[in-house]
Amino acid sequence: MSADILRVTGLSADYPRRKQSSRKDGPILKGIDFTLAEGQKLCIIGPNGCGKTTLLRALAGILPYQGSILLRSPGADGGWKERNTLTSREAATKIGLLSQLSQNPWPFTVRETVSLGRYARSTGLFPDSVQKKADSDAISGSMQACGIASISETPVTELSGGQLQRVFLSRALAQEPSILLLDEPTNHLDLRHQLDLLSHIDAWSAQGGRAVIGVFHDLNLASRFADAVILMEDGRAACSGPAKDVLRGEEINRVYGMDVARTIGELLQNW
Ligand SMILES: Nc1ncnc2c1ncn2[C@@H]1O[C@H](COP(=O)(O)OP(=O)(O)OP(=O)(O)O)[C@@H](O)[C@H]1O
Repeated sequence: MSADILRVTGLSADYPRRKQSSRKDGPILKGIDFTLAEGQKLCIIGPNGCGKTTLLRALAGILPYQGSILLRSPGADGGWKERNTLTSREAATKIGLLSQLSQNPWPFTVRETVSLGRYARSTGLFPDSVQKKADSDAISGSMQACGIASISETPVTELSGGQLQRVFLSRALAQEPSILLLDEPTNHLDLRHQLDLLSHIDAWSAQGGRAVIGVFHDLNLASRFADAVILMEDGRAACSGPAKDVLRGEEINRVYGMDVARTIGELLQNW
């Protein structure tokens, strides 16, 4: 059994500017508990608006939270640190986030954009000028792994959605976090690149001291990606456990309001 690297207890979170009238049913996240072990790939699934992205944002430190997010931190404070006590640099060495694709207004090249992932580990404002070997190795390695080495000098404003998604994944990997948060990482990717990305994440997470949490809408990809699943409903975990148990269980049919396995089977039969 692998050691835990993340322990989440009673996690609740909300958007500070959410209208008071929308808050009558409580915060968006309503007391989530889970642990993440080294090497684990945990998938978050659930219908639109159930709070998947909000959960990733709370873990990434973009949202204030109640409850506890403990990150393994060997040698310090008994080996665990509360997420909101870390400096942003410390946090960035522990957690990397690939968010849903957003426009990047800055016409940096692909390599410069990936280099930004090294910010927390460097001493300069923009690491290109002060890159050490560890930085350039991490940048080149992650660009290679994401299949973007050949476009390293292209401005990111000239890329397709799928290319840009791979650049942002490469930036998150160059950061070398112990926990990688992926928000619908296969969006914009063609089938070949979807499978390449999942294989790459498999290899990345198997390298000791690392784990991944991914949000997926495509339940086929979720089952390819995950060894554990949390099924969310209205800000809570409706159920969680080994991927096969949750994806093939009864609760998923209730939450999605359909026979999920039969629907996927019927869709595949159309091939
Ligand atoms: N910036 C925001 N301010 C206020 N409310 C928000 C904000 N972002 C999301 N919400 C609300 O939080 C709830 C959960 O949204 P979230 O994006 O976490 O859901 P999700 O499960 O990721 O949805 P989807 O599957 O559609 O991506 C929704 O009711 C949404 O309206």
